[in-house]
Amino acid sequence: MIRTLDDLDCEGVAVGVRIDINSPLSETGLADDARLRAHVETLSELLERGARVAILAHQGRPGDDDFSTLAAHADRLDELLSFSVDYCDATFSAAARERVAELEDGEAVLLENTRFYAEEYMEFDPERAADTHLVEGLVPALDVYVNDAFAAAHRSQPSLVGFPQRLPGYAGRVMERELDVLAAIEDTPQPRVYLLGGAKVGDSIGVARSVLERGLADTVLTAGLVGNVCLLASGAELGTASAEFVYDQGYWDEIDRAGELLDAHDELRVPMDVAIERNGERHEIPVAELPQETETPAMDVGSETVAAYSEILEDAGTVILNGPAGVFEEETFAHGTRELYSTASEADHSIVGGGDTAAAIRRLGIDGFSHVSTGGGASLALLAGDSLPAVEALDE
Ligand SMILES: Nc1ncnc2c1ncn2[C@@H]1O[C@H](COP(=O)(O)OP(=O)(O)OP(=O)(O)O)[C@@H](O)[C@H]1O
Ligand SMILES: O=C(O)[C@H](O)COP(=O)(O)O
Repeated sequence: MIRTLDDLDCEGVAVGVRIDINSPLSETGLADDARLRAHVETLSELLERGARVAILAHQGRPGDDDFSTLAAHADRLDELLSFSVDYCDATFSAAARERVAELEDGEAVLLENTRFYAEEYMEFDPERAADTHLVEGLVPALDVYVNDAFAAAHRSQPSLVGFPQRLPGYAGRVMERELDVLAAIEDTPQPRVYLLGGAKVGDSIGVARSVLERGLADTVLTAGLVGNVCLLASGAELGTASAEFVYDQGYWDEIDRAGELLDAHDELRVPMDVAIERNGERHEIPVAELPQETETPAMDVGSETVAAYSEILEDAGTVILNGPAGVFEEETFAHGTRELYSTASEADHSIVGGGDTAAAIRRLGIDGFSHVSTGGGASLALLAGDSLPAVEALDE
């Protein structure tokens, strides 16, 4: 059983809250604050109820351009919440413990990027994670631990799985809601249609396999790069540029995996036409008519595919979307994503997973979905039937 904030007596309690505010950055700071907004509910509730809140989070991966301090995140949280959120440039040192000890009831501090500390970027089993410097260092300053970082719950890192070994653990409101929706897919109305696009081919083929083998999906529609790989697996000649792109990304193993799935499951569909760039313009071609030599890869699904997929989406009881249908960042190739997502948003029950997917619907101004997940890898793992280490660690 996983305890939630309903089970927590907050008044005067020092709460360590793990959130996921890993966000795209711009030169001036945060390029998107959607993930910060998602945690406002949990943080506000804790503060309103008189907790003293130490917030833990990561940003980027060591060596990447977006591996940065959390100073800008603290400023933005301070603006978003009607409570003060301070920033502390330490994570688990004496300075961090002192800053947490100074908190008054109803005050919060965002501690520094947990991944500035090497052990946090490693995966441990929970018992071992509980012995890491981060957890050892902070536990004396905290009374309880709340995990609201659903989007990072597929990682078995110390700040996600170690604390609940040493402190009473609770799920925050984001975590609770995500699990309520995504772990209960099998109870949603049928026909259940999955639209899998985007560029995470291995993960998406894994989801397709899992939902088809478990009988969860009535239809799996493929689009984006995932669709291109499935087309190649079906024996289609996609043209040299698309094939090279797929091979350059290292997805050749996925072609075999997709081929096995296509052989075994008629419910798995591939695009009938695609859009490529020709003389700077969008050009749609039926897959069967694609020339062998192409200069640009397939960047979107074509109108024939949109029409056929839309009919299936219109009849769906539940639609689960992960990954855009094309390179939606370029207006010329946003057509498939815009059309298919708009149709999907009208289903009785519609669930969107994936960071880029959520960005796509915001950018294209499509709303009306039943649930937009904060998670990318975490929602894919859950949809594929895998358990999430950080969730297991909260389970008593
Ligand atoms: N045909 C295509 N060829 C190349 N890239 C494509 C194609 N279709 C979509 N994409 C790219 O896929 C990317 C998004 O895919 P991804 O699988 O990462 O989505 P996501 O799961 O929502 O993201 P996140 O990793 O943030 O959770 C976009 O940047 C888009 O341009
Ligand atoms: O953005 C995400 O998917 C999560 O914050 C996890 O980040 P990671 O993939 O760098 O572990």
